[in-house]
Amino acid sequence: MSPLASTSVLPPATPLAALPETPANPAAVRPAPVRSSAVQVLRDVPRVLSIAGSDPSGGAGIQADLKSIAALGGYGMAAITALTVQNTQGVRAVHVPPASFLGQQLEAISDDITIDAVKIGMLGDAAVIGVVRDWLEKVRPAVVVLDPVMVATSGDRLLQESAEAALRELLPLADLITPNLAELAILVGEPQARDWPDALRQGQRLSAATGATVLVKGGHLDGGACPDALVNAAGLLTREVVEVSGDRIPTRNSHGTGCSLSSAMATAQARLGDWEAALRKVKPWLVGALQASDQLEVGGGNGPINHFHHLQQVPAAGEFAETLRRASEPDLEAIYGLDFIRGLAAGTLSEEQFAYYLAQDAIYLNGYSRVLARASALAPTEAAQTFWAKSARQCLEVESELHRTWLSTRTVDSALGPVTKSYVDHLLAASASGSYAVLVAAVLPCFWLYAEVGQTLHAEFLAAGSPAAHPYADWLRAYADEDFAQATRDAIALADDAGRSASADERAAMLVAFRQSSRFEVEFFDAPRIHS
Ligand SMILES: Nc1ncnc2c1ncn2[C@@H]1O[C@H](COP(=O)(O)OP(=O)(O)O)[C@@H](O)[C@H]1O
Ligand SMILES: Cc1ncc(COP(=O)(O)O)c(N)n1
Repeated sequence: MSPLASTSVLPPATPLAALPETPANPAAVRPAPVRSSAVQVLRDVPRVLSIAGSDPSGGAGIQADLKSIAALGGYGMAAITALTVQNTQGVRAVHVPPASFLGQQLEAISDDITIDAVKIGMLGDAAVIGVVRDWLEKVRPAVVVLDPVMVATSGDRLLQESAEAALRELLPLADLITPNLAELAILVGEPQARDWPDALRQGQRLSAATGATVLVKGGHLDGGACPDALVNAAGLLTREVVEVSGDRIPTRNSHGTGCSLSSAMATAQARLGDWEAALRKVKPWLVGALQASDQLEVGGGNGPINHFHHLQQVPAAGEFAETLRRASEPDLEAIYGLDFIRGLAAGTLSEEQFAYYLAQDAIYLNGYSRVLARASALAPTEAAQTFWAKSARQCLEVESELHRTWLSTRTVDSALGPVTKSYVDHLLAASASGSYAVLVAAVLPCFWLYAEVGQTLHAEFLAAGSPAAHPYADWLRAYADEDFAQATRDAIALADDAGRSASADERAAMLVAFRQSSRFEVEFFDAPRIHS
């Protein structure tokens, strides 16, 4: 914690009577009003108050603010201005409780708690704005961020039109104003900016008229870029326009981005004491939250962003393995439905198909053994290293056993089949990725699905009274082997460990590699039908 030697205590702000209602009355001609803030003391965990509306679906409003404040390291508080009935698809109703009750909430908080920053969002009507204004003039937290919420992403109004003038009068009490392009246009009384330079010009007008810094947001621009810029006409920043560029994330999940940005900025400013530093901290966080928003799967409209994407969510022991098991369920089902497997179980499979399968299995095992040896080389512990090395060796032993017994007595085409090649190539790619975790996920289905199928078929064989004449009885017994079942349990546990120590991105890559191998298991069992 260190004090910030910047702002002094100034007399209360002169209200800006009215920003232009029409372009004929340009905002820029008005002098910036005198503004004041409490002396700012930087805090590691700033106490940040959100004065905003409630979004019960959790993506915008108070709910987004509290998440954003916590995500940026602040202590969040909330005084609710309005209740909305909304979800990711739109706003169904708005209820604004008596403004005096909001006044009591604000007073109760500021009577007791030092507020390091305040973020103001949805205000609803002019009476609420009046209460917030009176309170701000009395209490003046050191950082005041005003998000002039007027219309939701869905197009629904969140501020009565008659309250726009009152909102304009509140603007000079803010240190930072964060309008989107539509709100910016309304506030300067112009049509919506057509391009970014036009938006920045409007931001400069609003800053000159209010004395506040304006955060011009590129969220509603066309094209692949999504810049944001801080604009201050009074020389408060290093340059009049400080732009932070960014790419547009291709997602529909933009519900509450404005709320999240403004409350995150309030928090970061209370910690850092510098708007540019705050935006440079907040913007990458917001981009990450947009990128990770698909993980949440909330609602069928414009979903929320993932505020806590940066926190490492370590799965509990066994949890990641369970995720993998569920991911392979459809493939396991598909395997049981294959003609090859049905024929193998019943003993009706043609000798030709079985021979093809064995020959491809021998080729596969040779490649698989090399990949397991690579897993051993990358393994993080000696136990894991030993396990994979032992498995690599066993594969070679099984391969030579296949040649010595099953294949030596048959005439088989031993050319590399297309599915075998694709499967081994996929494993080699996983081993070339350099990630032990991804490699272990890629090799796991060959243990796991094989063991499951082997055990099920063996159980069916036993249930049928172990018919002596079954042509594939030896094969069925081999894959129900207890050593193989134990090795499979060990491999699952090692993949689970690797998943728990991996980053979220690496875990996602593990799942992709595992799913791909799992699909190849299906294709491998189906290949004899197509290619023999
Ligand atoms: N698709 C996107 N990709 C990257 N950033 C985005 C995207 N959509 C919005 N943002 C960012 O979210 C923040 C809110 O912007 P905007 O959508 O313009 O405001 P509002 O939510 O108030 O309409 C800005 O920082 C903007 O750059
Ligand atoms: C209670 C409340 N406050 C604000 C918004 C604006 O959200 P957005 O940032 O998506 O425009 C909202 N939809 N609901």
